[in-house]
Amino acid sequence: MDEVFRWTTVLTLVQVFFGVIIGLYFWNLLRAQQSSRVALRRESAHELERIRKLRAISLSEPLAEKVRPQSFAEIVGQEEAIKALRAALCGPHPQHVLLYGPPGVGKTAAARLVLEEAKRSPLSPFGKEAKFVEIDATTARFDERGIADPLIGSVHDPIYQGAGPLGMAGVPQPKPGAVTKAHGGILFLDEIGELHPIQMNKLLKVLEDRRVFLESAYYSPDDPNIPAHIHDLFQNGLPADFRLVGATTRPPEELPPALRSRCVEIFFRPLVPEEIKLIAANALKRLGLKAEEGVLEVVAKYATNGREAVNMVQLAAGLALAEGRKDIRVADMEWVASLGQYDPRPEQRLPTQPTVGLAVGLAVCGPNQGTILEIEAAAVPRARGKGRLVITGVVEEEELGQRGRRFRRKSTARSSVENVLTALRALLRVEPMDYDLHVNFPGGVPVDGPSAGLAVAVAVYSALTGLPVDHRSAFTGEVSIHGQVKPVGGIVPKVMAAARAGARRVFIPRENYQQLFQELEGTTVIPVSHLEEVVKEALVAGDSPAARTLSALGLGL
Ligand SMILES: Nc1ncnc2c1ncn2[C@@H]1O[C@H](COP(=O)(O)OP(=O)(O)OP(=O)(O)O)[C@@H](O)[C@H]1O
Repeated sequence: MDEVFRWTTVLTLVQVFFGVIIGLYFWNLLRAQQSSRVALRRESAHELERIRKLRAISLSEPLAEKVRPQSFAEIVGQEEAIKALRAALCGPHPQHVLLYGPPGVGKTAAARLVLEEAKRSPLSPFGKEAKFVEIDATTARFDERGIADPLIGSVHDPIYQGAGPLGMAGVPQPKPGAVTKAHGGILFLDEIGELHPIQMNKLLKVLEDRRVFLESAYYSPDDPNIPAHIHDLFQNGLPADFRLVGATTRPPEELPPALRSRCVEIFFRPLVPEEIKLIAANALKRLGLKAEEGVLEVVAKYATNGREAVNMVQLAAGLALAEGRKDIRVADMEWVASLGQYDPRPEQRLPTQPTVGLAVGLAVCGPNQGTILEIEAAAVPRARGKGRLVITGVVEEEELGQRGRRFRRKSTARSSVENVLTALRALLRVEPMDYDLHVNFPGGVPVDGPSAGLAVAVAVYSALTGLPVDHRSAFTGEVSIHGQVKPVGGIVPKVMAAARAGARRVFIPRENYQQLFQELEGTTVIPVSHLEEVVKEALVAGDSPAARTLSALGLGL
């Protein structure tokens, strides 16, 4: 009995002993957890206080925000592009859009306003909650393993740090990218031309599917540990039904055809000095500042786009305010121009008087950007058939970019001049090879040979006849060897460049004529089909022997 009692006591003591040990262990564990929780809470409270203090500090609204256009009406000079943007996005069936144009002319400003405009339309499918998600293609980096992709989305696999309770349970977690965040709204992808080709392909797939399918080696459709919503996301994809608005400063041919064919293409044009002045004047008004006479002219002389105009105004405003003034002086703006090392905008000027062998051609020098281009010709009589043809100033080879592919294009200017000579030979009944002919393209602009044909023809014709070319006329068109005037590309920016430079008449191929040219003030656009129609009009009449010969040929001026 005693024996049994003794054993029972020993066992009880052992149990109590282990009970105390285990109890102490758990108590310590709890205490450790408790104290780490208290430490975390203390740390978090400290951090929250720091964040609150940071939030309490706020500077005044940046000037750039203050002057940013708040409505379409405040975007200067882009009425046509905005009309197209509205048509593409504010109707019952919004489309994907690509915005082309030089930097700082209002592409981003217009894109930011278009969703609000669309929401006001009763026909629009964009709901009240539709989001405008903005991302820059140059920063939308992704890594090849797909761990992080801010544009398309990625899967957070359980092996990665910070995978949380789901990660600890071995569950892969799909993380939405910008395409999903923009679901039901607009995804604005700035600098879309810089997007990596792999991401571009993924984006095209999303546009097609209107959802994103993500993959993970850790996902199994049969895994019972994976929660239902994650099965759903892997099997049905993350929603990504949005409208894309991509903006780029690249020309259309540098964007993938597969993207272009899915989008409406809209062109923003470069701003003219009068528009730059208006943007600067509006910015000054918003800032509540006055400007001395001549200030806006300085801005228009140096700023080539809206952003530069606004930046110049901001700095001049800062200078004036720092000196306690509410007015901006010409000297302030000139100081800003010299500090920012702005170059004066090259002036597009027509020749000042009719000149023999000098014609004004037109070229495209950027997306939706036209320029005038002087073409010179000189002719010196030579022994019969002994003349030589010299062509100078032509950029012989041009490198064209094509996303990863670059190729060189031989200038076609030389063959264009030769075509023109053949056409003139038939028309003039003179032999150009009886003259030493020199055709020069000053300025080193890459000349798209065929479209310069009409201006070359006029310059050479003038040089051969000695009759000056009307200096207020500009010419564009390809000339066939039979003297027909064929259509060319970029007609609208070319005509606009001529009008801006002050041309009174612009001769263009008949097939290129558009109704909108009738609205130009002070410039008449004349559609022509044959070289004969042009030479009759383009040369200034005179009583020279050449003029008399032309009269005899029935080409009298
Ligand atoms: N046409 C314009 N009318 C009024 N303000 C303009 C215009 N263009 C530019 N601005 C001013 O310049 C700022 C920058 O323009 P925005 O960002 O729209 O240019 P962007 O064409 O998108 O250029 P980027 O390709 O460099 O982004 C605007 O916030 C606005 O203050």
